[in-house]
Amino acid sequence: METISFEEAAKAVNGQLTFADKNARIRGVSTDSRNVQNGDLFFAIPGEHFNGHQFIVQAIDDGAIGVVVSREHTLDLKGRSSSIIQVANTITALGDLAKYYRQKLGTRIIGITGSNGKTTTKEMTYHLLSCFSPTVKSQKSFNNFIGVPITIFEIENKHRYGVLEMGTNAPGEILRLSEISNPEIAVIVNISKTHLEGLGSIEGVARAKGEILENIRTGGVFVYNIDNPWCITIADRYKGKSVSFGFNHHAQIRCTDVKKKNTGYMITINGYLDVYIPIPGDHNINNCLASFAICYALGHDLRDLKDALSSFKLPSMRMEQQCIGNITVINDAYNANPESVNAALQYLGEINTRNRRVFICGDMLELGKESYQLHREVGEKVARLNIDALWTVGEHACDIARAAKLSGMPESRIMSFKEVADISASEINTLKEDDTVLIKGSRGMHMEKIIEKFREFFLKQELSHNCF
Ligand SMILES: CC(=O)N[C@H]1[C@@H](OP(=O)(O)OP(=O)(O)OC[C@H]2O[C@@H](n3ccc(=O)[nH]c3=O)[C@H](O)[C@@H]2O)O[C@H](CO)[C@@H](O)[C@@H]1O[C@H](C)C(=O)N[C@@H](C)C(=O)N[C@H](CCC(=O)N[C@@H](CCC[C@@H](N)C(=O)O)C(=O)O)C(=O)O
Ligand SMILES: Nc1ncnc2c1ncn2[C@@H]1O[C@H](COP(=O)(O)OP(=O)(O)OP(=O)(O)O)[C@@H](O)[C@H]1O
Ligand SMILES: C[C@@H](N)C(=O)N[C@H](C)C(=O)O
Repeated sequence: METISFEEAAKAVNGQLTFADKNARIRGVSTDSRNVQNGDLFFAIPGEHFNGHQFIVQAIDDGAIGVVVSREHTLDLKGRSSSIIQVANTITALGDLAKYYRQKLGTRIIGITGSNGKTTTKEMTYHLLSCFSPTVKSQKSFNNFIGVPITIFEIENKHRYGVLEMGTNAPGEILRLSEISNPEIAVIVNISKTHLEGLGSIEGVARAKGEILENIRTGGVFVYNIDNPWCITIADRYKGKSVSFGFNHHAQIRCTDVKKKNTGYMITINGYLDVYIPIPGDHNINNCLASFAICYALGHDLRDLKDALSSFKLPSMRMEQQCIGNITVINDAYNANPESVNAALQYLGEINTRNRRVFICGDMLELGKESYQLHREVGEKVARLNIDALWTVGEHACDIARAAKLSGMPESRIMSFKEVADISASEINTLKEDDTVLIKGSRGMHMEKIIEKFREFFLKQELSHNCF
């Protein structure tokens, strides 16, 4: 972070400032006392498990030189000295300071939203842009009112690019995130039925994603998926410059050929550029096109990027393939919604495997009124594809099992569990040598815990074999 003064910060967040040291400058921002650095301004944030106000003293002891606190909080610094900025709402203040700080930077900001593939596209874009210039990216999937500001504070003037992920599960969130980050390139990777509980309907998802254009920089570029009808509707209304990507003939960044390779794909872009993507899943071609479209929108010659993705690795829990005992496990358990489950199922249905294809699926959360129907559709798809066994986990996923059975999948191939803990060794023992098992489910389902169970099971098996 470039240093800023306390006066600047207090003004930016509309806060009331009490000085400890008039000469001190803020050298970083933290919301977590567990990783405060010397010179940080600590924002006390209320959360799901704790309230950051409980950790103010710890933050000061660990190097924070100032704190941003809620006016409602009665402050007791237990004898410590610190500059204090009192505000109405600390999360709003965090965003306001990031907005102010962003405007001081010369960095070109890319804001990426969409229903699926934001993190992957962000990672790919970072991979490409860092070939040219110093670039900052959001950590993990830091994409909300806390994650986006934290990323912005990591940017310094030496960084030419900042690649920010923006997520939402309620109307108005992307609007605020785009206000804070004021992107020069605004990207919608795709629009599908996700977070319907807060966004209401697919129209609501489209409206929410479209909010990213409300605060695009003057002269900025909208990068969108031309294969997605909702993105086209948004692009049609947008009056500024745009760059489209996809398989559609009209795409400016168009995939003109795909060759499947053992470990990924060789794709051709615009008929002349052969790009190797060393990762599984057809959907990742889309994410790759999005990242190339971003580089094109920024004015780069795509020929310079030809080999850049050949060393790309997916973030964890996205199509993460591993051998455990005598089976292959694909961990795609970071999250789940109808579109990403479809993409994963498609992959499982087509994969080369020496034995069975097993799909283990947990609940798809936050789907609101459409949840029942959307889970049923997954079950129907499982029955249609070459899936040999289906395990479901959770009350909603049970509807996947029922629909698969009703659509003709033999009952003997289906098992349903209330929760991951209910999966025992006897069920794992039904897996056969060389089975390929794909694991998917919403974050709240923690489906990755099944992999631990697999590991324990095969380790025990190995130990017992060694005893004889
Ligand atoms: C608030 C926060 O940052 N929490 C992180 C923290 O959680 P923890 O369990 O410790 O407790 P609290 O959240 O209750 O803590 C409150 C504050 O107290 C601080 N604190 C706590 C303990 C302590 O000893 N000292 C402290 O100072 C604490 O730091 C808080 O400020 O730690 C967890 C483990 O590291 C984090 O997981 C947790 O992070 C939360 C989830 C978070 O929002 N983090 C952002 C940086 C972020 O961007 N996370 C993304 C995922 C975001 C997401 O889910 N996005 C949705 C769409 C957006 C929906 C939006 N409406 C929303 O609700 O977020 C999507 O679909 O993509 C990520 O982690 O990848
Ligand atoms: N373009 C895509 N279309 C459909 N599914 C996708 C696409 N890209 C990624 N996925 C699937 O979605 C899951 C999450 O991927 P990724 O983290 O890139 O998406 P995201 O939109 O960032 O998710 P989140 O909002 O939860 O951070 C992965 O399991 C992946 O297989
Ligand atoms: C984890 C969060 N980014 C997300 O995608 N949530 C949905 C509901 C999920 O986990 O499927």
